[in-house]
Amino acid sequence: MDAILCQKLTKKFGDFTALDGLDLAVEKNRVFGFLGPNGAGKTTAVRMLTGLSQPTSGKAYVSGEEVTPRNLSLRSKIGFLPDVPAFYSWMTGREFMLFSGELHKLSPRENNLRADELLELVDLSEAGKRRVGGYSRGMKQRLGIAQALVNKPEVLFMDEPTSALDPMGRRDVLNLIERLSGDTTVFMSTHILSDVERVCDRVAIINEGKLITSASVEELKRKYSTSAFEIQFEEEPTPILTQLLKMPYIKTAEVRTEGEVRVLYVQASDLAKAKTEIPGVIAQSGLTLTHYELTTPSIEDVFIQLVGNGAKA
Ligand SMILES: Nc1ncnc2c1ncn2[C@@H]1O[C@H](COP(=O)(O)OP(=O)(O)OP(=O)(O)O)[C@@H](O)[C@H]1O
Repeated sequence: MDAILCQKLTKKFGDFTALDGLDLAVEKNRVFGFLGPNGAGKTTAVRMLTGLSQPTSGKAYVSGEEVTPRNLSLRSKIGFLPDVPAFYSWMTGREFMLFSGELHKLSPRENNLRADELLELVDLSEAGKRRVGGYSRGMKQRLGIAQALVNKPEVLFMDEPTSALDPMGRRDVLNLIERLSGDTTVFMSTHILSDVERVCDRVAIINEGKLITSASVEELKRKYSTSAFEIQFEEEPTPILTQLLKMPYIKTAEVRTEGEVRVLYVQASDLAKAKTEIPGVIAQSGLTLTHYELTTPSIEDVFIQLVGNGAKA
């Protein structure tokens, strides 16, 4: 059974379709990235999947439960970290955990154990004694994750879990998400491509409310992105362009200015041929080579190709 299943899930606001017939299946215990630029419909989808908003049409199932705002057994199976989690700043982190456990009707003994266990998991055991009002954004986000895990959810939804964090805060949250994978299904919406590359097994890309593709990160990279050569010379690289563009397997060759440096970017459809033949062309050109690198494709290449440069968040 899939952890999450969406069938033609649609949300309209008046005449505007924010999510348009989303079909999606998410396997159990994976970290699934829901990727799209600003306004793509990510929050709209997450709100419906967590029962916070009603679909205009279509259906969704999470852990086998049909998603409806009134389905209480759905509530017991999911955890949710909203994009801007709200806390009572006068409570200590531990008090906030206990309060969340009470809402889920944990017994006092169970609640205390769970609070300590989760505060340790998110590295807030010591800070848990202090008031949330004094926490950094990263600490609040980790507390938000601990809170979302209080009921041992089968599926944890996170809406943009790292977008407001500094690099250290992001690293800590991503490490935490990695630790959860295997035991919990994690569905995270994000527009940060490197986060997807770092922690997600599979990814769905949406744009303007429509699903563009859903596949494993590796599959997407294989299918949509090509490796590129980055080449630099002591001299102006333009003379070599014509030579390169004559080769049938060269897809693009262009010179970009990066600060003081002129870099030649070459994309090839036949990587093996390009690897053996480009060095020959360089040697014949008489230019002085200073840098030659084969860059590996990234999810960013895929995203830009599928969603377009303009939509890059
Ligand atoms: N309550 C609402 N009424 C009208 N339009 C809405 C409402 N909520 C969202 N929208 C619109 O639906 C579209 C999708 O919004 P949504 O918040 O789901 O995008 P998102 O992918 O989460 O973007 P972001 O990364 O900016 O949060 C946007 O154009 C937004 O303006």
